[in-house]
Amino acid sequence: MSTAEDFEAIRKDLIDELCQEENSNASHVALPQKSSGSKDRMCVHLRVRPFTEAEVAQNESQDCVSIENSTSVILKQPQISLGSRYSDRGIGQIAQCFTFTHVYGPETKQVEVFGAVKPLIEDVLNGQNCLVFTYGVTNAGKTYTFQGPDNDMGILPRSLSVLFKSIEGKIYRNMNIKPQRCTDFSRLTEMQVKEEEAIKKSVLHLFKESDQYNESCRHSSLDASEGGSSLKSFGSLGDFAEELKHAEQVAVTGADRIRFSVWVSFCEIYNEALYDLLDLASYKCQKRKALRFAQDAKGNTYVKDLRWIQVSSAEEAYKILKQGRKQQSIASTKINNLSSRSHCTFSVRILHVKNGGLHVTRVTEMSLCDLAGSERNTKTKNAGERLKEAGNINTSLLILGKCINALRHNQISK
Ligand SMILES: Nc1ncnc2c1ncn2[C@@H]1O[C@H](COP(=O)(O)OP(=O)(O)OP(=O)(O)O)[C@@H](O)[C@H]1O
Repeated sequence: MSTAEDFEAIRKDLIDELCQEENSNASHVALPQKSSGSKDRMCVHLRVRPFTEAEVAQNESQDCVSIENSTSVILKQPQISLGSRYSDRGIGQIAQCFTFTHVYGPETKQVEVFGAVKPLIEDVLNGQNCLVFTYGVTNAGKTYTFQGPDNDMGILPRSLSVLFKSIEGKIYRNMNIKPQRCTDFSRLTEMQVKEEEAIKKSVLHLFKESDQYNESCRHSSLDASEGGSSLKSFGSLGDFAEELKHAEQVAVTGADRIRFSVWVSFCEIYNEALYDLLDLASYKCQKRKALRFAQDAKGNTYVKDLRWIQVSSAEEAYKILKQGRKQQSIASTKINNLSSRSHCTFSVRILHVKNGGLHVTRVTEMSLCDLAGSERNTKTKNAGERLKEAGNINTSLLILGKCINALRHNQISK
């Protein structure tokens, strides 16, 4: 895919297909409508974050957002806006009401927001695909909700802990079956299994190294410096171990006969290009290789050559997540203040295995995407430039592709 026309053609295909998916089922005429079951196929949750200390100090509150009830908010213009000044002169104030699946106020705890995601883990373990993505302007609180601070984790680490808690004792550890393309899998030779093991070991080893480095930084009181504080966020497993202790389980049907082979991938979209955050070559500071989209025989979109790593525990998945995030942050720092333009997707793909690995009954996927908000220099860019720079063309492709895959097997949540 190299030209804007290519992007347009594929985007159109995906939109057409998405519409067909919707129309092919009489009970799903439009996205927000109810599915044949009792659940919405697409849910949109709004979280209004509390003011930060700095915002409180600047007297930020202007009552622009008022939460009406658990499903709707009313938005008014900020007092300093042009529209608001007109309304002072009696021209009329614009206030708009928006309705959501659920609205979470500033006092909402991370665990409550996670409550909206937890049913999707049950779905993915019971044979459905799902996609969760955070969306909003820069500084809205997406990353906080998605990842969260170490001592108050967001939906992604919590999802990992509940998922693994639910399949405890039912994990298929052998790496001889690996997900391929979108919904396929391949059987690996002994040599290939060894390669997979080596890759996994290297990524986990890197985590160990950075963790040890982080500990030494902690002790040398580097935390106050920028480098120290950013390293600190890749800290030890301590908080996650605590999280795991309290993780709940979700119900998995037929789990006595099924084993779960779990694989993860982590990629980033920056400036229209897709990068593998688990690509070891990038860790060695080589120029990052951009990945491409591809389609399988059934027209499902997937990221070609994206690395999938088998994980046997929530701890391993979490370490890989942390290591990938480190890679993401280094890339962003290099290009200075553009961090908010990078979108990341952490995916968990699950092979449902029976008869000691002889049969794979299903391949399901849960994808969690943290989309970047509009960038800081919006005033100086026109909309076209911003879209291109934000990588939104690629993002829409990725999200649309994942939406279609999720819709085929049911669930999306936003
Ligand atoms: N629920 C919350 N409780 C307390 N602080 C929060 C909450 N949500 C966000 N914050 C704080 O608000 C600020 C912005 O949050 P965050 O970095 O998650 O925004 P973002 O939407 O990911 O921004 P960007 O698109 O620029 O990456 C941070 O200082 C974060 O700690």
